[in-house]
Amino acid sequence: MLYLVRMDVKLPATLAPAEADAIKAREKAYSQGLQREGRWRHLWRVVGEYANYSVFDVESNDELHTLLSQLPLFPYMQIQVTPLAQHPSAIASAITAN
Ligand SMILES: O=C(O)CC1=CCC(=O)O1
Repeated sequence: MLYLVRMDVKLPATLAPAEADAIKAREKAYSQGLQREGRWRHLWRVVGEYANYSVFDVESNDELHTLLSQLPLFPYMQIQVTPLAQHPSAIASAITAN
């Protein structure tokens, strides 16, 4: 199942820069692991914002929730999830649904 996910990151001003850098490093390692597994298919920066659009390919809502809630930046994110279905007019896609 494919999901479009928007993540808006809001780090508190009170968070020490070294702690913020450590969380971002853990986030990068975690996300790159999921990308290598093929479960995090796309990761795009939103121009001009500390936000991203991502496409996940997972088995269920529960799997996506578990995966998202384990993001190191999860406590500092607003997350919006949109489940995706096949469009009947699509002739090709950069991503292939199962
Ligand atoms: O910077 C972001 O948009 C948050 C994020 C998600 C994966 C990652 O490495 O950073």
